[in-house]
Parts: sequence; C-alpha cells; structure tokens
Amino acid sequence: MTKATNLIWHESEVSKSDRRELKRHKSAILWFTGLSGSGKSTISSALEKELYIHGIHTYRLDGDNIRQGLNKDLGFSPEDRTENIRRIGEVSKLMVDAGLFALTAFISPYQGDRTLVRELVEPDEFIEIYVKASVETCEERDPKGLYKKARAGEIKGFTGIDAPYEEPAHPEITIDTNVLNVEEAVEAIVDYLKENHYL
Ligand SMILES: Nc1ncnc2c1ncn2[C@@H]1O[C@H](COP(=O)(O)OS(=O)(=O)O)[C@@H](OP(=O)(O)O)[C@H]1O
Ligand SMILES: Nc1ncnc2c1ncn2[C@@H]1O[C@H](COP(=O)(O)OP(=O)(O)O)[C@@H](O)[C@H]1O
Repeated sequence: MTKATNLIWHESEVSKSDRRELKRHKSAILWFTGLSGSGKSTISSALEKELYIHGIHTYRLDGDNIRQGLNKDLGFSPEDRTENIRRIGEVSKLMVDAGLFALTAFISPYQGDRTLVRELVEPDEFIEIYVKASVETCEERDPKGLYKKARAGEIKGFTGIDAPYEEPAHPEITIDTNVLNVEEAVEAIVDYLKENHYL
C-alpha cells in the first residue's frame, strides 16, 4: 500500500532500452536463494567476477551487507524478512532499469516474497537461482559458526533450525552444491544466460 497521495510518475528522457543499448547487453535480476551456508555469497561473487571480466555491468546485493545499511532497522521475524525482501526487490528493479544485472544473495525463505519480487519486473527479468544444500551440509560447513550458536539456543528463529525455508517450486536454475563446485556452478549459470540470450 502506498501511504502518500497525489503522486505523478515522471518519465525520464533516457529509457531502460537506451541504457541497455549503451551497455550492449540486457539486464535482469539473478535472485540467489538458499539456506545460510548454502553458497549464495560464494557463487554470486564468483559469477559477478566472471561477468565483469566479460564486460557485463553488474551489482551484487548481499544480506549480511545490506542489513548493516539500508535494512539495518530489520531483524529476522517473518514480517521483517518479508520487508527485507520487498525492499531488495524494489532496489533490484531499479538496477534492472539502470541496465545492470542485479545479483542478490538473500536467504529469502518465503515463496510468497520471492513471487512478489518476480511480479515486480517483466517475466524475463527475474531469474531465480536455487542454491541447494541440505541443512546437514550447511551445518557441517558452518562458515560463520551460526548453526552452532542456533543449536546452542543463542540465536532464535534461525532458518533451517527453528525457522522455515520454503524451497522454490519452479526456479529457473538449481545449483546442487553437493554435485557442482563453485567453478561449475558459475559455468552452469553463464550457460543458462547464453542459451537464453541474456549474454
Ligand atoms: N535468525 C537468522 N536466520 C537466518 N540468518 C541469520 C539469522 N540471524 C543472523 N543471520 C545472518 O543473516 C544472514 C541472512 O540474512 P538475509 O537478509 O539473507 O535473510 S532473509 O532473506 O531476510 O531471511 C545470514 O547470512 P547468510 O549466511 O549469508 O545467508 C546469517 O549470516
Ligand atoms: N559447491 C559449493 N558452492 C558454494 N560454496 C561451497 C561449495 N562447497 C563448499 N562451499 C563452501 O560453503 C560455504 C558457503 O558460504 P556462503 O557462500 O557464505 O553461503 P551463504 O551466502 O549461502 O550463506 C563457503 O565456505 C564455501 O567455501
């Protein structure tokens, strides 16, 4: 719901397609979703580097970073997670409008929240990438020691332990991190982008 009234949209003289033409490539949201420790940050960073090397304009948004700035007023209640994803969806939409590939690395545990982001942009502008790893695998990796804390009861409402993660029903890409290493994951995503004429 919009609080303010009397708002009139102002068109720019430079359009999304003008900006895309200048950059010589399309733009879209590459939406990484998965449990903490599944590999969202690692794979999206490696992908961004690969795209950069090939002259593709990108910007990466990562949960841990955004929650220290733009979304520092939000915690991990279901409502706050929904608001977190809504804002990131809106920011990503602006980036698509700017002609960039927005790479987002958020747990985004609720299917409904991800669907709302998908619906914010054109159908071919949202690519959902499910970074798949079981809770057991993530807990074994535990790169930040957060699963240990959650098991010890020091973090309440931790995704996969005592908060839900809803698996994507129809992701464009699934990366099973038990099968693909980081390099292979990047290659699989680049292949998808090429086959679907994004690159
Ligand atoms: N309760 C709880 N549940 C899940 N994660 C937690 C929690 N508390 C802190 N963290 C740390 O916050 C990172 C997840 O933030 P996100 O913005 O991606 O979460 S969400 O999409 O709003 O659910 C997550 O980072 P990633 O490991 O990169 O996923 C954790 O480091
Ligand atoms: N195939 C893989 N893909 C991505 N990360 C992997 C893989 N195998 C092991 N890892 C490790 O798992 C951890 C994933 O952490 P991170 O990228 O921060 O996950 P997330 O951002 O989803 O919380 C890293 O320590 C990474 O080195």
